[in-house]
Amino acid sequence: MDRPVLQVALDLVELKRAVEIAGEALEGGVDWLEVGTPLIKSEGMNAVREIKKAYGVKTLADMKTIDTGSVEVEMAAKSGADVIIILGLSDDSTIQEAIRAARKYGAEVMADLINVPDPVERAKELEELGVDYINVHVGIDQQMKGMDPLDVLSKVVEAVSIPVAAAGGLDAEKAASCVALGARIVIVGSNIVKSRNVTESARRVREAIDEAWKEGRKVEMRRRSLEEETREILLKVSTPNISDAMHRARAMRDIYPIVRGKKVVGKAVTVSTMDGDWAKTVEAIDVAGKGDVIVIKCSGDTAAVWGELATRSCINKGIEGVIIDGAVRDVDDIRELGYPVFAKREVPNAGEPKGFGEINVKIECGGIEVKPGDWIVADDNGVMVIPKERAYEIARRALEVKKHEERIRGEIEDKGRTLAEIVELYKWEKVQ
Ligand SMILES: O=C([C@H](O)CO)[C@H](O)[C@H](O)COP(=O)(O)O
Repeated sequence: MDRPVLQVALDLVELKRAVEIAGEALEGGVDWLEVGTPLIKSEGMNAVREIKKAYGVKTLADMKTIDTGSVEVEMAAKSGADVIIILGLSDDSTIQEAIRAARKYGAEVMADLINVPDPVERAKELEELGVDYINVHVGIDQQMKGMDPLDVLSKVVEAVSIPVAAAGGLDAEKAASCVALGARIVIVGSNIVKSRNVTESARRVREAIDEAWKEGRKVEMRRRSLEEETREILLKVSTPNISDAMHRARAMRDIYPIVRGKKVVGKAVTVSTMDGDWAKTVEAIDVAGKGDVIVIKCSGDTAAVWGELATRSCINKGIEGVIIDGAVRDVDDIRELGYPVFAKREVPNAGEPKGFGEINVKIECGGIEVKPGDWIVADDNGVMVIPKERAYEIARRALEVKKHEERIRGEIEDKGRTLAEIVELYKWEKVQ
């Protein structure tokens, strides 16, 4: 049996970069080149032509066809595609038409199971209809919600006898697990094409899948909880990454780090209190646990609701940091302790502990709504709030932003290019 195929999905929008990245990926041991859907949408069939012409290796066109199977397969095959990817969700007649056209032009058809309600049953039907490959695929937006192709892969592999591909957020480790579960083709997009060193990233996947194939490795399916994964990812990304991932959302207004160079990641314990009334803010330290962030909204900022002793108590409890839409004092001590406190104002005077206000209610801090349990990420750029319902998704999207920037940073530093050149800025300006 041949070793598993490594296919790179060129999910970019600039053709020149895609051609260059394809070359780097081939050097790292990639076998097949997939012209990704975003590239096809931005550059049309010319992208298929150029990629095929540049390298001559097996080229796939990810058309994601849902209708007019014959027309779309014909245009991709005539442009040089050896395999055309169509949607398994399509009507059977579309699949049959696609297969007829593929046979006529000497191409093959891969059916993508993205969004198919019963992947195992549909895979059997697609095999019966005559497709050449099945692709167990979790789309990029679905990955952001925590879906994983590994969840259903082995069942599909057992159900059909044609080669099964796996795609959707694969890195070297997951790609190896896919091979161990019976995938014959491993499709990797962002973890190769967005990395700073494409050749090296491709090589890592190549080695991992070859090793899994040789060893007939058993897969360990332990998955961390979404909360564990969310924290781990948020520790890797910056607040600018998060803002971009949230469609350029704003950080809290007028809240600044008292101690620079610190990063805070954790779930909010909220406090609503009056200007200078430090009773609830200090009580919140007993409510909060390890890994939480205390977020305080004061009615004013003329007297401090926070200081050195409260800070020391937080350190004892493993609380990640404190965000105050109000005033803080003892800032010299807090700086010495190196504890991340973010606040609106620094003052020497404290207020009185009167006990007005509440803990763990919805507040507005720095002009942004914060609910108990929302995720807070703060660094020198500012304080971002991530609604708890979308925390994992936004963390994953922020990681994609970071990866994308890493690749661009590499092109600026290593190849001496400018940002405008790399992202073809003028071409993407809005048409008036
Ligand atoms: O098909 C894909 C997606 O729908 C965008 O067009 C990707 O090529 C596929 O998911 C592989 O990319 P990664 O998930 O980034 O590895």
